[in-house]
Amino acid sequence: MSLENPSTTKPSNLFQRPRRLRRTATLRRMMRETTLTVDDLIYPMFVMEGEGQKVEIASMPGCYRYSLDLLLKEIAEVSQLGINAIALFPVISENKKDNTGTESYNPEGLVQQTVKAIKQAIPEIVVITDVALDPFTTHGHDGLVDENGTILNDPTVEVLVKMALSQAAVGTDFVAPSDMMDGRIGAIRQALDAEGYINVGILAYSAKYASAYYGPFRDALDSAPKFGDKKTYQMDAANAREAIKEVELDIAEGADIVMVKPALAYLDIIHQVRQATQLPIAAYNVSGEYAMIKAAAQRGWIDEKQVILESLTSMKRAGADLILTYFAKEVALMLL
Ligand SMILES: NCc1[nH]cc(CCC(=O)O)c1CC(=O)O
Ligand SMILES: [Mg+2]
Repeated sequence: MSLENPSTTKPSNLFQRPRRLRRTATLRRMMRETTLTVDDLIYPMFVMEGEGQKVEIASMPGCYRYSLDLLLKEIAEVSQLGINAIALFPVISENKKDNTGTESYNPEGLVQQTVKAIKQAIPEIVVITDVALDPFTTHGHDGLVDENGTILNDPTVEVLVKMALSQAAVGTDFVAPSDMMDGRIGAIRQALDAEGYINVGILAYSAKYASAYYGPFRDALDSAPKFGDKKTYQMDAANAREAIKEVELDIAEGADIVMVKPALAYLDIIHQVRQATQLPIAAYNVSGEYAMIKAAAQRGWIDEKQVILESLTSMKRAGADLILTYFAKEVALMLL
């Protein structure tokens, strides 16, 4: 066999040549097993108090906290691009925070007012509201805390139920408990049904890990825990079987959609959850995953668009049906 003169190379008797199917762009499109479409995307957005405010989040370039007036404009644009759903997170001013997160179920609170306004202005967009106390508590934890610093489960669930009901009352489409207290899906489902909100869905953050990838999000909300960490309620990164257990419990309690979070470091979990349920699976491409791609792209170290598409495609391939991603708007533009 001569490398200098390939034409003299004797053909081998390879009957299977996978490269045949990769020869042209058309063939590659035909053979593609996984597709990413704008229908898969859920856009997380941050709302703040005030008017005329659009404040970039330092560790999430290209992501902003919007006051309601500008948020509505942005959502109208996002909807025009074909994005079906947004996940809403509030930035709560310090003077509204307390130890027990009472502002979270204020019928005239920031989230409640925002949902009302969105439903009036852009009724076709699916609104998903976060159910967790961390944006509302002075200590930054997702639950009530006792004098020893223990995060209390059942008393927290009672507050989460009030919060979910207050969101249902203003017309949210899905409540999305992101707190990881035990039993909150069942308690919320029962309360929603009892109050007649049978069509309000639950997107359960079922397998949510205690992850360092949430750092930029906590900057965005100014919600980093003031003491300790979230390891007594969010999951240990080392565990996979436990994720299936958490998913099974949430399904039994009434979840409509289950979530794995974060996404990129947990593709194996998405894949295993796919085998375990017929429900739709959402993957959360979290703030740290976003920040890493943005930072490398800003330095010219990676091809940003290709890396985004490759990352999100891997989540679909692993088994996710829906992806919460701060890249949603950019991706919608790419897929146009
Ligand atoms: N209930 C808190 C919450 N809801 C969504 C995120 C993270 C989202 C992201 O990093 O993009 C977090 C952070 C946390 O658990 O501390
Ligand atoms: Mg659970």
